[in-house]
Amino acid sequence: MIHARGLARTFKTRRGPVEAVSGVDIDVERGELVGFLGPNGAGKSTTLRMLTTLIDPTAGTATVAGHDLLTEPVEVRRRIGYVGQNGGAGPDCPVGEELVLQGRFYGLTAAESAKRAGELIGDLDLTGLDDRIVGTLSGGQRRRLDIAMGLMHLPALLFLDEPSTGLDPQSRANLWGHIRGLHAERGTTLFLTTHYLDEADALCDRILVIDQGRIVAEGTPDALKRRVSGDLVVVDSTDPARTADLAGRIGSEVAVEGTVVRFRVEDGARVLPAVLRELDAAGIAMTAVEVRRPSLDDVFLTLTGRSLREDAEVPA
Ligand SMILES: Nc1ncnc2c1ncn2[C@@H]1O[C@H](COP(=O)(O)OP(=O)(O)OP(=O)(O)O)[C@@H](O)[C@H]1O
Repeated sequence: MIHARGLARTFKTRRGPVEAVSGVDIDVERGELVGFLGPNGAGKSTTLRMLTTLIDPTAGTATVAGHDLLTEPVEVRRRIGYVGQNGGAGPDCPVGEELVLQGRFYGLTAAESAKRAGELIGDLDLTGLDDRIVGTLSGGQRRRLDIAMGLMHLPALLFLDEPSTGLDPQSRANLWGHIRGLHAERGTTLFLTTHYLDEADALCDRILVIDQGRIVAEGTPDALKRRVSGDLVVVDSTDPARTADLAGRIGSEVAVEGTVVRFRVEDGARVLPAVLRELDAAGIAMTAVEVRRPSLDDVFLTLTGRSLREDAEVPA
């Protein structure tokens, strides 16, 4: 569905060239749900805008939905949907009318367009909102309308740029359900950008991690997490110094913060009983013990030396 080689974009600015994307290779097969994860400014939107023909690459080649990005942009556009960060719907138009107009724009007849709008209104939980003015919708309803707009012409491939940014936790969870549904029921290939680790983890079959214009890792969420060796054991105890000594004997990367000691072990669940026994035998009282599987944030930290959370605004 997407095959890009060495795709790059440099912007000319008054302060000199900005290399937003420095030559990325991307392969997405039909039916995949792929996440493009990276901090603010990593180059996600620029890559998406190139793949959707909105801006030209300064180097590289790509085929998208079976057509060459550079020589057949109209064919590409016909076969893809794109939901940008600001959505495509005008604020003053009624919801139903906006969808029908979008369908007409893509060459559907009035009857086809109305039928399709009706189906999508149902699928995306917008029932009863046909006559509502777009500007009065809630954030979650608006994002679902944006996605419906992107699907009016039945694209085989849908690009979503930061689909849940700005939504409250409940609307995000609801949106994820709809995205999963589109993928499972319609078989739409989805390529979405996000800087939310939980979103990439919860939704995507496969993740490409981009940092400073380069892809730094690729794999399933689980495979990426396995790249960070070992689980994190967190022990809150009455004697952090002696706990840290013990941690140093059985694990690595020991860190002490107040009464909390953190360390890594190969297999947390296996090691935990021994840790508890030894602490008990040493007369150290524990107030809390936790074993954490590596998160995607640990992966990002291992790969880049920086936490993704530093850059991302995670909604409460
Ligand atoms: N039109 C432009 N002119 C100059 N620089 C740009 C332009 N568009 C993007 N950039 C720069 O290119 C880099 C990548 O930006 P891009 O928007 O692709 O990142 P992103 O990963 O999508 O970030 P965000 O999560 O904030 O949307 C940034 O340094 C950005 O400032």
